[in-house]
Amino acid sequence: MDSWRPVTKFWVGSQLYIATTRPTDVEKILTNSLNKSPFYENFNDIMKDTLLTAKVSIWKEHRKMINPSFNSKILNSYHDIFINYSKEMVKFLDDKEGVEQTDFLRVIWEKTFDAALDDTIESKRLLPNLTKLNQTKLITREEILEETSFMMMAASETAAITINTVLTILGIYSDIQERVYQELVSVLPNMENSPIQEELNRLDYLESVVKEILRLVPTIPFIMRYADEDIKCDPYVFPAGSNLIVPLVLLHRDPEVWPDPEKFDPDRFLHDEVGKRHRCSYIPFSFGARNCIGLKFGMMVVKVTVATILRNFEVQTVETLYLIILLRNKPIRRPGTTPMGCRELSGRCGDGGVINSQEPNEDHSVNKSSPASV
Ligand code: HEM
Repeated sequence: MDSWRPVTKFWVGSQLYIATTRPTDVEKILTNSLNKSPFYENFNDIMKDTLLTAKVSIWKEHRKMINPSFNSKILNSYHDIFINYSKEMVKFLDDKEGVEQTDFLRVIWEKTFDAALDDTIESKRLLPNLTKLNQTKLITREEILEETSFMMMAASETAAITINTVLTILGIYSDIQERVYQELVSVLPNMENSPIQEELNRLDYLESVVKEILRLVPTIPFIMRYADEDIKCDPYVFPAGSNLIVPLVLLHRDPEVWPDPEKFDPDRFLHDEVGKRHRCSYIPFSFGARNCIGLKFGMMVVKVTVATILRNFEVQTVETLYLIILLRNKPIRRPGTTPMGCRELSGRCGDGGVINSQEPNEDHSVNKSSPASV
């Protein structure tokens, strides 16, 4: 962080790239530039013309038709699906004999993918809206298939990675996990239950924990746009034709906005401080018309799953926050890098042979001198 430079430019061949972490620039970019950078063409083989990558003209039509699939009523019906899958996950962990290391990411990803797949197959939500679009000839059958597969991937992969990161970090900071647990016990006295919507809304501390983790380790580390026209960001002009990068990992750790930025401190999201920050200083789901369509859905899935698991188990890990930050900052995560273990909570006061965890630093800052020992 010593060499903090809010605006940086570089060239790759004839392409100009500009990265900025000034919230005012970020707001201008994400409000004015809806076109994605040619960088996204790298994904064309798997998701050409899906919401994430499509050119503005196609994106507008698709987004208009898909938006209603994410209204509150439909969101509530997704809720039930994820309660069931969270319970299955608890059962899966329950059936394991004793305590052992588990590749949480794989398990969670499989469950969230199953949930997304079931939903898509039985869908009374996404497909009908796309089919309507097909009747008006605004979308082909192939595009429907592509959009649906992408949505399943976007929903399951981002949620799984986020849930895994939340559980891993709480596995390091047992005192914060305990605070989450105490909140869960008060909101959900019966451990058999998963939170319904009204209870989810009362899990304020859990929400702050998830938000703080998405600040420190954003699941999508950067966003890119293409400048169709000059964008004035005083004292600079980002010229038409340039590729604009918003590096969320750096934006979320700007020391001017986030004192002691590498410290894990969920209380940052509890206080009035939130209202004092620029609205683009924290954007794990992006911002503007082309933000994440699954924002509410994603938060719901993460909260339901983490709440259900932590109401039943205590999680521990041998990872360190430093290593997590280091690995997640890379756009592609190394698979199987999160050794986790859990212990059923009926024996919460026993020492139960869990895998060793690092002692958390008292101040919850990144301890660079203690690498993970697996
Ligand atoms: C915690 C989980 C999630 C995070 C952190 C997240 C984050 C993001 C971000 C940062 C973007 C903007 C990407 C860009 O502009 O390059 C995005 C876009 C998108 N996300 Fe998510 N997402 C999450 C969950 C979901 C879920 C659950 C769904 C679907 C149900 C979803 C569907 C999409 C779609 C379709 C786009 C493209 C939107 C557009 O361009 O109109 N995401 N997401």
